[in-house]
Amino acid sequence: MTTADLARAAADALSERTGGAAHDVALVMGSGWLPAADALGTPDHEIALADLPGFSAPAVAGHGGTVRSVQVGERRALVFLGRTHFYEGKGVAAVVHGVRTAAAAGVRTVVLTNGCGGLDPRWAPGTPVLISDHINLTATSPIEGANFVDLTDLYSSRLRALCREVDPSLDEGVYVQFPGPHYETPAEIGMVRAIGGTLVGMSTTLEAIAAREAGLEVLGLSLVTNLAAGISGEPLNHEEVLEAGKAAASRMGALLADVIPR
Ligand SMILES: Nc1nc2[nH]c(I)nc2c(=O)[nH]1
Repeated sequence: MTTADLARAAADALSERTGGAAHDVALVMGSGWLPAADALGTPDHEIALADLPGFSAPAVAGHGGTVRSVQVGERRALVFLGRTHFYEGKGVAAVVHGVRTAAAAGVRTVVLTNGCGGLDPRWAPGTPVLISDHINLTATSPIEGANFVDLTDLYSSRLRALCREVDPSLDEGVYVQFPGPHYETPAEIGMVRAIGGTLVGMSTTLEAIAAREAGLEVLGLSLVTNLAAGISGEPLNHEEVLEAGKAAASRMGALLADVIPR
C-alpha cells in the first residue's frame, strides 16, 4: 500500500467515524500544547489514532494519541493530539502520515505547533513564536522520487499576518529541526545561531514539507519552553520544559480559537 493509499484509507476511516463531516483545517498539537486543544471547544468526535490505518499508539502513554473533530466558528477542525516524532524510528512516512491523512480528508490548511528551545534570551519559557521559515537538519525528506517541490513562503505569510492581527506582540523565528531525541550541545546551538536559526526542535519541518507537497497552506507556531542549550548555563530538564509549555498553551489556545475561524 502506498503512503497515499494509507492516507486515503485513514481519511475514509475518519469520515466514517465523524459522520462524513467535511473538515477545513487540521491542527497538530505538539508537546505541551494539549491544554490549548481544549480552548478550541468540545469535540463532536474523539477517535484513538491507533484505531485508524497507519497510525500507532502514542509513544508516551497518556500523552495524546487521539484526533478530535471540533467546530471552531465556521470551520470544522481535525485536531491531532500528539504526533509521531522522527526519533521514534518509525520512518519519515509515519511522521507525516497525519498531515497526509488530513490532506486526503480535504483540509486546505494545517497548523503545526511544537514545543521548542529558543536562542533569543528575550523569549522566556512560555513565549509563542510564529515560524517564518525552517532549516531541516534531519538530512531526509518525506517526498520520494524526482518531485522537486518549491518551499518558498512555506510558512504562509498570509496566516502569519492574520496571527499578528490577533496578537501584534508575536515574534517570528527560524525553526531548526534536529533528529533528536537528545538535545543539542552548546556548540551545536552556536552552529544554529551561525546559520540563522532561532528556534530548535525535533519535529515540524518534515510535516511542513509533506503539507506543501499536498498543496496545503501551512502555519507554524512554536512555544519556547526552554532556552536552548548553553544559553542559560543550566542543564535542560524535560519535565520543566513541558510544565512551561502547559502554562502558556492555554493562552495559545485562545489565539488559535481566534485565528482558525478567519
Ligand atoms: N531539539 C530540541 N528540541 C526541543 N524540544 C523542546 I520542548 N526543547 C527543545 C530543545 O531545546 N531542543
